[in-house]
Amino acid sequence: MTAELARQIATLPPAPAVWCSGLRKRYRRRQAVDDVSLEVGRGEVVGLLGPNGAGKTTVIKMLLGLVQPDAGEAMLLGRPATDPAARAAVGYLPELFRYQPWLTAAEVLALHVRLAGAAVSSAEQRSCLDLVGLGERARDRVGGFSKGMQQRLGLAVALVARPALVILDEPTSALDPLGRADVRDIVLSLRSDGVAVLLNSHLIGEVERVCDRVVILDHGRVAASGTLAELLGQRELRLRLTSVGAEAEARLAAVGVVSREGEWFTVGLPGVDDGELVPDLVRDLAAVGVRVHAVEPARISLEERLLGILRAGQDGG
Ligand SMILES: Nc1ncnc2c1ncn2[C@@H]1O[C@H](COP(=O)(O)OP(=O)(O)OP(=O)(O)O)[C@@H](O)[C@H]1O
Repeated sequence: MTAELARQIATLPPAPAVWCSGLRKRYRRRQAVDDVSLEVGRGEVVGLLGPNGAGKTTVIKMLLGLVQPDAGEAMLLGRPATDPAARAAVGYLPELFRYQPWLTAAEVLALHVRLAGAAVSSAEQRSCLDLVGLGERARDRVGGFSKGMQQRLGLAVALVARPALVILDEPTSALDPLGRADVRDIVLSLRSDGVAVLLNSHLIGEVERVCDRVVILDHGRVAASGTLAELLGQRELRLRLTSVGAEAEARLAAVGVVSREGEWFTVGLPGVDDGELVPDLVRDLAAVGVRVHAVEPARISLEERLLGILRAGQDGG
């Protein structure tokens, strides 16, 4: 390789964390996955949604080389999904998890570090158990763990070897609300550390809170995909206001398109919001004498959108 070529390659953007094209899998007469293509960028959090039996877990297993596709290709972090070097940089929490009941939580983690061939100090392993809320239970045998505690351990196993990509198959199915909030925080901190996450979850609110993009599967096919803004449309703000004069109307119009129904004003929000837009608007409205009775975000929820897409699919087929 010439020095120039090496330099050019070094400046290329890194390959996506997940790339797959035309994945298909048939089990006897059932087409479980039918021509699925998707991508997860580096540091991106992508949610995989869809009804029971839509093919989500089968797609995940094909990405991880655990199920052989009938057709299609899959790459993880720029390498074929079947390449052990690619798998070594991927953390995976399976939908059905079971860990050796005779080992302690710390021993399970140490075992997985050895299997991954990673150099992770025991202090780091301990802090990984702390992260998932098992710090106090590190020396307890897994056989005595509740299902939720085993799922937390599974998350620690997925994270311990500092993966560049984490694939979580229903990571909160056994967790209480606090545990679900913990997982949300963990996913958000992974994203801020530049770790890509593919998240399969039936908890739509969870997906809506943490995911940059969503892929909706139905009957083994991609029924819709896109960013939340693309799938859900523009965000809006609904305000109940009285004593609205011309100045206030101009201030509202400076934010976006305004519509009005009685005391309720709906204002389209711009795509970029530094977090100051709403408080600034409320302050300015109050300053010109407007009485602000209510301010609420308005947008169709991901759940409504998902149901709409799935029902349209049923009508079509
Ligand atoms: N090992 C298998 N043998 C036979 N059929 C299978 C197998 N694994 C999956 N399937 C079938 O493939 C289809 C997709 O299953 P998959 O588990 O991928 O769906 P899913 O979207 O993950 O569902 P859920 O939300 O219920 O977990 C289903 O019809 C299922 O019965």
